[in-house]
Amino acid sequence: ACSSKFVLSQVHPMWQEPLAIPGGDRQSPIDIVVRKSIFDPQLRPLKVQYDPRTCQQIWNNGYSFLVEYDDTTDKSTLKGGPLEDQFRLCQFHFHWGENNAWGSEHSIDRRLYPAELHLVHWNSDKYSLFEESVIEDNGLAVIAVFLKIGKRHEGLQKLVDALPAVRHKDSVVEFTKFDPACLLPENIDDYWTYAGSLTTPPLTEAVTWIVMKQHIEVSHDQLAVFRSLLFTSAEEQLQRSMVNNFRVQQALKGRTVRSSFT
Ligand SMILES: Oc1ccc(S)c(O)c1
Ligand SMILES: [Zn+2]
Repeated sequence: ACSSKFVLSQVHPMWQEPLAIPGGDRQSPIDIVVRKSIFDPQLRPLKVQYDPRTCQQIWNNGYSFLVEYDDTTDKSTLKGGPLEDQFRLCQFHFHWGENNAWGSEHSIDRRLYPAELHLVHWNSDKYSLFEESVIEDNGLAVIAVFLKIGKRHEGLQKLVDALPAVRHKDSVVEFTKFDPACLLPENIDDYWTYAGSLTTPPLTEAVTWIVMKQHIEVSHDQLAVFRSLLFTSAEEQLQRSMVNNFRVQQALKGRTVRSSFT
């Protein structure tokens, strides 16, 4: 698993920004202004190869719930697109709101979605562990997919049914044979890409973001189960609903957002 060993050095309450942010000139998330993005014909199609047998567990880490994959071999990989190297899938998680009006971290021309999926991969050509890659500027590649309220997502339901078992922070449940490719939109050739950061601590500027143009649909009831999770552990007196676990948007600071499509 790529993040259970990854102890956050300074755990700040998620939504109170830490004082010192590493570098600070390529932070995430951002608003993507479509008319200012630059078409790059050299961007290649993404090559996604996920093996459902590498799926291991779901962990409520107090920020989101992570579906964690065995990243000790190159069985579930991402390459192509803007990437020079091969990246290994280590986990995916989501960010969502308390209602359907907001919840995503990125926005497209200021349009927010009710939730956003992040598929997190680390550069296994250059580094040997997730923990090493998370502090390097070419260490991570994250595919972001927007969620829209609509028809029920059949593939997501197996995950939704497992969530009550990880209601509290620090709970873990075995979760196997889940193919994350079912959460990708049909078209993964149209995306925006830019250099950014993690949106949760340690906020390191290690991420090549790949933001899908096409969203996926989930039902209102499926997203409602996300909101039944808690930020707090079972022992805590005051239980707090896990909602609005998105970071405030950050300044572009002169960065270019490229598009793979015109
Ligand atoms: O490893 C990661 C953790 C959290 C987030 S938001 C990432 O994009 C990567
Ligand atoms: Zn995220």
